[in-house]
Amino acid sequence: MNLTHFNLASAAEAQHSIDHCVALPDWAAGLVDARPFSSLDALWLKADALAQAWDEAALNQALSAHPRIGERAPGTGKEAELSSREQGQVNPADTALAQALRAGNAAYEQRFGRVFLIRAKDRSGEQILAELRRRLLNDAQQEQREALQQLREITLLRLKETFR
Ligand SMILES: NC(=O)NC1=NC(=O)NC1=O
Repeated sequence: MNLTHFNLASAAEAQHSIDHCVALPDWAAGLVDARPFSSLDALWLKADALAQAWDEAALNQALSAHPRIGERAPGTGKEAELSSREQGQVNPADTALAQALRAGNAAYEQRFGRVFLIRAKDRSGEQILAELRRRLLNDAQQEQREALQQLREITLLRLKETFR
């Protein structure tokens, strides 16, 4: 996808071209409605501005499309493929790491009532585990802020990849 095509496409085609970035159709619709964009930077800015409005309900809805860290995404869709690629540095053969992530994910879900979300791209399994353990100490409000920031990062990375 390039910017000219995105600007000129039908609303349906434009929305479909970015719906794998996050499972929040309103976000994609907001971007489609804001066309035409004069530059990619303008597109990134609008995408981030729309994402700043996300609240706990948006976070919980978006999590439906993000498998747990260390788990392979179910299904074969675009999101599943992206999730697997993003988690590429989490070595599934490292059983101690996998076990620690499983335990950490369970503790996180027990404490915060939702799946632990982190921008996994460019992070090693050990870095992810360290972040998981650090964030387990957050209070609910701080953790919601951090989880939303990670969702924004994942979404913007996927959007930028779409236009690469
Ligand atoms: N639970 C997660 O953090 N999942 C994910 N992080 C990513 O960067 N991609 C995912 O699917």
